[in-house]
Amino acid sequence: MIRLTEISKTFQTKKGAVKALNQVSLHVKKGEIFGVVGYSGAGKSTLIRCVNLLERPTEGTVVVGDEELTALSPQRLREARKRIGMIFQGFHLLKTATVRDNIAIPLRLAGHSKQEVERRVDTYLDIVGLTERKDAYPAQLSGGQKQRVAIARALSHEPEVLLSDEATSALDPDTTESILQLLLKINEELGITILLITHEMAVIQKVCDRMAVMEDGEIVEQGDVLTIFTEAQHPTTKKFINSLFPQDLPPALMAELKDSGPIVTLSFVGAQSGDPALATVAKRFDVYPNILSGNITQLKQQPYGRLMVHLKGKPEETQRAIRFLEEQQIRVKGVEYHDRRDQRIS
Ligand SMILES: Nc1ncnc2c1ncn2[C@@H]1O[C@H](COP(=O)(O)OP(=O)(O)OP(=O)(O)O)[C@@H](O)[C@H]1O
Repeated sequence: MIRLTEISKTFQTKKGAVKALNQVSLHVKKGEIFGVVGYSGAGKSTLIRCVNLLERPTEGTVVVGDEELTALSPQRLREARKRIGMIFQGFHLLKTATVRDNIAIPLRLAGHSKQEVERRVDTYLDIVGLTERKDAYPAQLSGGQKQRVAIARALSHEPEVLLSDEATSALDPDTTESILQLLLKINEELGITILLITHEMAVIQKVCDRMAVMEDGEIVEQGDVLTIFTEAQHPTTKKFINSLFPQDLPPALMAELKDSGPIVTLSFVGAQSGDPALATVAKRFDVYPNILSGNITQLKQQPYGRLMVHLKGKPEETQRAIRFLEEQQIRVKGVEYHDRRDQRIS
């Protein structure tokens, strides 16, 4: 649905050239929610703005649907952009217009008839749950409600693709959750393909099918969310995932525990749970498992859990216990630690 091929973007500034994107290739399939995560300055905004050519890449091609946007005339590009909606962190609403007019004015400017404008305003305000606030002005709305108006406005042009540029970054956790649920509903019920960028791994975890990690203008890793969660390769990806599973144990305690057996992380997916398997380990082997930290989190498709466990016992017994856990389809990894700051899972 969206295919970026080897796009680069260089900004010329007074201080010289800034390469914001370097040979980035990305394919977002029809009907999926694809998330791009990265720290500030990684190039995420530039990347998403290249999809509808708000920024024109210096090199490379952008295809949306079956059209190569980078090859279109200005007139055809204007037409093609109607099929790409966009929402922003800052909402971008007209302050002096009501909720209704924020949606209706762009529709009128696009040449739709009065009845069609009415129909679309009603339909999309209903979808975002704001029918009751039709006559309110943006200043009378909460942040979450403003974002809902912006979403209704984007949807009212009946796009095939929705681009979300940090749409939940200015919102509190509960409001973020409700906007993410709305994005899921839009994706499922209207079949709209969504590409979102965020600096929060929790956003990716909750709604995305596939994801990419950006750093210094490049994609350093991409794949389906579950595979990235279980098999992250790049250090930056690991950092993002570890942010969801804090494991800040004092190094002195880690060192002490290691003397009496390995510290491992157990990852499990779906209905599996680490707990019954650990109870079996305690019964079947001469090993005492002690859960040091843990968290189960809901990915879009299924739950995913990670426990950090100390397996107290003799090496032969702990090795047998680890083999048993692996036979239960639980991924077992040793924990590497150096000092408090870069204590990381290997
Ligand atoms: N219009 C511009 N002119 C010059 N440099 C720019 C411009 N836009 C972005 N950059 C630079 O390109 C790099 C990538 O910026 P970009 O905003 O795409 O990153 P980001 O990952 O979205 O970060 P943030 O979340 O902080 O916006 C940065 O070094 C930034 O300073």
